[in-house]
Amino acid sequence: MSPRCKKIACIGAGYVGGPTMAMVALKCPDIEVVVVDINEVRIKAWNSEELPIYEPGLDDVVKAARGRNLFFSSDVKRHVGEADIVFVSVNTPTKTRGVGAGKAADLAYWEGAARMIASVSKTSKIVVEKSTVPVKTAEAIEKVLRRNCSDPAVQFEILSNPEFLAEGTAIEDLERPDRVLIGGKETPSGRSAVEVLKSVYEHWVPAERILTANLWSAELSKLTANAFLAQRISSINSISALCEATGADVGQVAHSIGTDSRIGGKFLNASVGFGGSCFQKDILNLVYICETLGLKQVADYWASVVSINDYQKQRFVERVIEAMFNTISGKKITVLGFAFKKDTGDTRETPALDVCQGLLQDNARLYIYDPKVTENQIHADLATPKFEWDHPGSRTPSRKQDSIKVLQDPYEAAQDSHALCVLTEWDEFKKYDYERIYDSMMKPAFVFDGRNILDHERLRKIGFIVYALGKPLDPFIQKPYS
Ligand SMILES: NC(=O)c1ccc[n+]([C@@H]2O[C@H](COP(=O)([O-])OP(=O)(O)OC[C@H]3O[C@@H](n4cnc5c(N)ncnc54)[C@H](O)[C@@H]3O)[C@@H](O)[C@H]2O)c1
Ligand SMILES: O=c1ccn([C@@H]2O[C@H](COP(=O)(O)OP(=O)(O)O[C@H]3O[C@H](CO)[C@@H](O)[C@H](O)[C@H]3O)[C@@H](O)[C@H]2O)c(=O)[nH]1
Repeated sequence: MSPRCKKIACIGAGYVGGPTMAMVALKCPDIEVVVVDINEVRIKAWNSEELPIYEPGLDDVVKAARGRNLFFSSDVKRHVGEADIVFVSVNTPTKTRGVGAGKAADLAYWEGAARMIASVSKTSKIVVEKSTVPVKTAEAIEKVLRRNCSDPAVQFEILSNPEFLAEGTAIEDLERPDRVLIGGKETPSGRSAVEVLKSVYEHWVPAERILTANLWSAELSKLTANAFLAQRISSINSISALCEATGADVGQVAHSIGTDSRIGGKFLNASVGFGGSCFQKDILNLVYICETLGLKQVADYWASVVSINDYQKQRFVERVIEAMFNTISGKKITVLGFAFKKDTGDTRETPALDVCQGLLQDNARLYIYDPKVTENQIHADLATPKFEWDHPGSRTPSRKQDSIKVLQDPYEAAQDSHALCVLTEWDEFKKYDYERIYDSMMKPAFVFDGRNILDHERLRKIGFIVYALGKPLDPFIQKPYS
């Protein structure tokens, strides 16, 4: 094993592999970093002016290091064969069929990568789990690596180094992480591998922020971190329903509890539901692991976080229908925001998808505007069956439906519409000319703020009927008995 790392290969040039390795390359000019992927289109985009993902600050980091010590390549075998450290950052989606379908993680991409690493390795390597994986994956991967490498002199040391970046703030998170976690075996070679990886991060991360743990703790910490974060959102979202039923204001409740330093104020924004490629997938995976270990109560506890999230999206759709006199059939509804959160063009598991499907079921006509999501992406998402979205190659081709229009201009999207539904918290939505929008809409004109980002009092003064999640209900939409 090389005591110092000279070359890193990262398998998977996605939302994690691309930005993470760009930051490593920027901060470690003495290390050659090559990101490889089987998806040639993606690699081509990483080598172009138009990167395959939108992330604030990413362009600058890539431009500073690309061609110097950062490379993107589809010559997977060559670069993996030459590397001292191989990061594996492939997708670990939810299984769509067979045992554990709808819950368990599908490790086929991971295992494929491991077999390939074994087959091309002529020198010993540190193999790093960057993907989020079920606890104990390292054990299985080690067996695959050992049994598929023909050279007995080649040694593999497996480390778990889960990634905690959030989309939209990836560059900030990578540059100044709360912590970097490295899990390794408690053996001399395991400890020395941990030191090698630590030396990479020490180029820019303060030593006290680099935590080490055993392999299983590191793997489980990633699933637990996501479960805790998502649990906070489901907790405040459950309270938002109670607020609407009682006249309390969820913003005030969140602020009041968040000032308790034991609770803290982050991740308490009530919303139409959490989305993104990680939270639901990782909790379902946690639930599956608990079920297979016979921990039914633990599984049920975490499953409820996902149930509340589904309930919140459904509740929002029902509010829209109820408020609009119990029928949205044929009505034009403007959807502001389709990405799963602001500052990203990513739509994986976006709550907008379930809300739009719910509105379409009731025969609404949707006019969708998002500053970063393309028309093709929106049409493809609305045509893709649940859980298929994260399997490379299985994406349903974009198929336009007559009831869905995607607009490039929010004012055009709102023209002659009965209602606006805010589904992503993009900052630009706060700055629109709502007088102009109101004048162009059908009356009564409704706003359903699924992110609580607009100035509701101002909107009411303009004449809108406003529904805001977890806020006292507008008398116009209050049910007679509530
Ligand atoms: N997206 C996030 O914000 C985030 C954050 C932390 C952790 N994670 C985890 O990181 C992992 C990757 O997530 P992502 O969002 O980057 O996924 P992604 O789909 O954007 O990227 C994965 C890439 O791996 C490639 N790939 C799959 N099998 C391959 C193989 N055998 N050889 C070469 N390339 C291969 C795919 O073509 C794809 O481009 C997942 O386990 C995810 O849970 C994601
Ligand atoms: O108070 C809040 C905070 C977030 N959200 C929503 O929750 C989802 C997830 O947001 P966020 O966690 O900021 O983005 P992700 O990119 O999904 O990042 C999460 O998932 C990643 C993948 O595992 C982890 O690495 C990150 O640490 C973890 O925050 C989004 O739909 C947000 O709109 C809320 O509804 N209310």
